[in-house]
Amino acid sequence: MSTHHPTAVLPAQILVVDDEPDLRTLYELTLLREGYRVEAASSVSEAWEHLDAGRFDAVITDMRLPDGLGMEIIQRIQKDQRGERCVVMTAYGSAENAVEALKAGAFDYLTKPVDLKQFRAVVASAVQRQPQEAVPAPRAATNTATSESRALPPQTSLGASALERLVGESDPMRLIKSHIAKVARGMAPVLVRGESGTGKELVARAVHACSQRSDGPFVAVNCGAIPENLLEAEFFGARKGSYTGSAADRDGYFQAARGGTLFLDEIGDLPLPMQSKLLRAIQERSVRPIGSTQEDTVDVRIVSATHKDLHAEVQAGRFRQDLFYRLNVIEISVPALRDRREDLPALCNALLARIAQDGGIPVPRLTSDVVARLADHPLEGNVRELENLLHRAVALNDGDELHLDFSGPAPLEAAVPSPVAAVVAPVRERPAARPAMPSDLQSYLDQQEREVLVRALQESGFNRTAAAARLGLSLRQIRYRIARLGISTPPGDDGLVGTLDE
Ligand SMILES: Nc1ncnc2c1ncn2[C@@H]1O[C@H](COP(=O)(O)OP(=O)(O)OP(=O)(O)O)[C@@H](O)[C@H]1O
Repeated sequence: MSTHHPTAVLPAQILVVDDEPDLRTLYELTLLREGYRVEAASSVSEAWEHLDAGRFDAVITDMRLPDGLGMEIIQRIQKDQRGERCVVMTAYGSAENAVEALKAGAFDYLTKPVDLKQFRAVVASAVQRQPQEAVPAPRAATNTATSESRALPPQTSLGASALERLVGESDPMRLIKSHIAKVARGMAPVLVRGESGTGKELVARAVHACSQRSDGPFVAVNCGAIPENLLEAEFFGARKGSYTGSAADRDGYFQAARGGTLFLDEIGDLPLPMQSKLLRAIQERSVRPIGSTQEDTVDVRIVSATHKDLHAEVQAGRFRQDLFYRLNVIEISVPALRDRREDLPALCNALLARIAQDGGIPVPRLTSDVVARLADHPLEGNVRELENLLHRAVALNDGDELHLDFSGPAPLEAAVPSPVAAVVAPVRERPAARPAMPSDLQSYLDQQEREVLVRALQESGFNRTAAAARLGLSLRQIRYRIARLGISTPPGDDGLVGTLDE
């Protein structure tokens, strides 16, 4: 099989650095068989001779070498702003080394003894070049990137528009955008931290869109919305008949995100037993669907998010330290809206434009008085609260002016019912029309839920925020349900979470 890069005339060029002759030969032969051009070195100094003489697409290096550490090669490649992507091979069980290498700028790592299937997959991913369609980098990225800018990947239009969707030109937002453009390059896990409603998911989407995986799926999972007994099947998939009601083989999120990004939202809500299983999946890069005897290799980049203080969760014994360490290789902290008030006018304009577009109405005029009143409001729910306030203001709009209504949360935000309550409520309201006893409770409940969701979506013009508010669900919960039930929404809606997106 030949794995030439589709846009390159020549196959990718790879430098292998390992002091063990047998292993070096094994790697060389494996790569040659894949169609790459390969050079090999047995030490740090020999590697530099090759690197001084030419450019490579990727460098695959062992960590321990006779005259130094593979890490030195990575660091120097970073320092010299060379384009080679580095993959480091670390001894089994030395998680620190892998994490350190990723932090130092390695593209990815492999654990020894190296599984050749994984080896081929990681190398294929490392030599894959950015989509060629380059457009000028967004202002924020160019303004703040200064010395980094040469090392930044060209922004694709997907990446640029994902960064643009992240409205805000305050210093912290600019920093975040330049950070996203930089970290998007590798495979290092990213943890996005920030209060609820600050835009963590938008950040995760931007990391995906700016990465060379942007052609692959973005699968978003709300770890807090999935019933505990379904977590394993949802994450890793299940074989037909492996548990009650599983009538066919089902892929899990890991399989669905193959070649793309798996976004684990509210990671702090994952129960401890599932944390162990997730850690294993990340370490082994493979998952075993329930009822299967076979492991599925996974090729996903993990971005997670939390509004919780995970350090404190670790201290309290509610979050595994080793998993935290694995997920938190790169941290992006999204500031609360109160710490970037200067973004308010731009955010209001962008949100009003979105609300108007969703509702098919002209964009209401934003007065400085409205912005000033919003700026005086605590906005503890951050951009999401701002969005809700503007939704209500648009609904109360009398044509000339936007009327702000700070009188309280949207009626249903206060009460978040259990998943079942939302489904059975309509049935309870009509006791006279008792339906026949269902022969398959799960499909019956799914059908009920689907009808309620579709109705709420239709009645809110397919605005999921509004539909969620009507049903007492969070946006996350409604997205999860929409994706789970495979409800399609019209183009223009910003996509289904749980399946692939954008
Ligand atoms: N910088 C921003 N520019 C434009 N819209 C934003 C921005 N930040 C957040 N939003 C909007 O605010 C809402 C909440 O954002 P998002 O879901 O990304 O927040 P979150 O931090 O992931 O929230 P949670 O912690 O509750 O999951 C979304 O509708 C999103 O589009």
